[in-house]
Amino acid sequence: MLAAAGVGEGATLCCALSGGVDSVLLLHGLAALRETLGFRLVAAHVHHGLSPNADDWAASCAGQCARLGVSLQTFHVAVDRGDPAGLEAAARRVRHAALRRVACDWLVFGHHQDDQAETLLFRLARGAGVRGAGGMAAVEPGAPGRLRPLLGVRRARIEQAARDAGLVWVNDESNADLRHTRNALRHRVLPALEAVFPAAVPALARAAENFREADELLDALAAEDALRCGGRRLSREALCALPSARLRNLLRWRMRDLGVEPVSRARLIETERQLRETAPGRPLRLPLGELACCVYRDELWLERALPANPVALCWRGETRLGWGDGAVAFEATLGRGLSAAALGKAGEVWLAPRWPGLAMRLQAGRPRRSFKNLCQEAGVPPWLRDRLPVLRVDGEAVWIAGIGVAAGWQCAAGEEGVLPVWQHGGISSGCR
Ligand SMILES: Nc1ncnc2c1ncn2[C@@H]1O[C@H](COP(=O)(O)OP(=O)(O)OP(=O)(O)O)[C@@H](O)[C@H]1O
Repeated sequence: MLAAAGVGEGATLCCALSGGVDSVLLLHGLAALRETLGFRLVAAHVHHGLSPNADDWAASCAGQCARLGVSLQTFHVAVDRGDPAGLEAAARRVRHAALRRVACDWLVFGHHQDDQAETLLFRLARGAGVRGAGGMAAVEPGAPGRLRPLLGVRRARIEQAARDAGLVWVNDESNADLRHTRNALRHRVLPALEAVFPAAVPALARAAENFREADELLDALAAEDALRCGGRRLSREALCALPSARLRNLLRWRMRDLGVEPVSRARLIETERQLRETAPGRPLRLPLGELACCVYRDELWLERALPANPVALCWRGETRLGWGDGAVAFEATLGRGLSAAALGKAGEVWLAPRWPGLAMRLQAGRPRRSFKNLCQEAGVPPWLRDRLPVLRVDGEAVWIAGIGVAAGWQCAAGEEGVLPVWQHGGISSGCR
């Protein structure tokens, strides 16, 4: 399995070592394979400080590693006992954050088939979608990647193998605490299920694999649908021509692509309703958790939710001023941007959001255009207009991000200039 995952000569594997039977057997198995497969083996233990026995577990891990000649890194972490997600989830979060800090190519975990069955039941009971029902993967590429070589093995077989090999391990007394949801599933629900379906655990693990395969197909379908609808910016019309399930699948896929967990089914259904029912041509900005679903002139895209509107700042020649979730940089140029000489003669210079009556002439001899007209011409969607930085010199607009420099302020060829550049992370309006 390790070779099939691409674990090659010279790779560094880190065994995530809790000190329990699964990861102790895993450690010994990996230690036995390291020479044949040519990888380097290290181990990491996370000391949560939650159990009175936590020091003993850390000491046991240190002893095992010393005997096998494996270097062990121990992380002392603080778990917030009042975490709203619960103690188990809080411990898991800090544990994974600590393990991600290990310098290695692969983190190797001792999860087994019974863990997989519990994970599947746990997620289904909480209304998982196809992705969640896929449970844990044996191989998760990444930096570092994750491996679970024991995922196909029953817990009882692992315990038997560890006893046969004369290994020693620690027992986490919290595993017996039925107040923890996962333990209640392990000790109450699964045994009840196995009394009716003796092969429930391997069957649930197979179901997870089936879901995982279905999830891959859904991803492939979403990628095809994205192309069909125009690529990065989707055509709202083409998107709305898709059947509901495919439209929502595509939006979920896009959310994950932006590193955000998809919103609830109810939220997606509501987004879809508004997309379908709003008159074509009307700009839309629909909340989607940490993101917003934006539609402007039939183009649809997802972007980070906007922070509070920026406020006016006095500019005294700084090379950079913070602006909303980004900044405006003032670059020294030759022949581009605003005339440095004209700016030098100015009284008060402000970086400001739009103000009532704001208008600007872009070309000499042409009429002044209202801010709204300028934005429409430049394709700036309405919700971005309050955020566009405007350089205001003695009450007059001389530069608007994404629109340009006012006539009379433009730098002549070869003349020293100042070019303001709006650097803005999540906003993808194409405004500079
Ligand atoms: N304190 C720890 N330090 C290092 N590794 C750990 C620790 N606890 C658990 N692990 C690793 O995680 C595997 C699974 O452990 P366990 O079943 O207790 O965690 P889980 O909460 O179900 O899983 P996960 O943390 O992946 O959600 C272990 O076999 C081990 O490899």
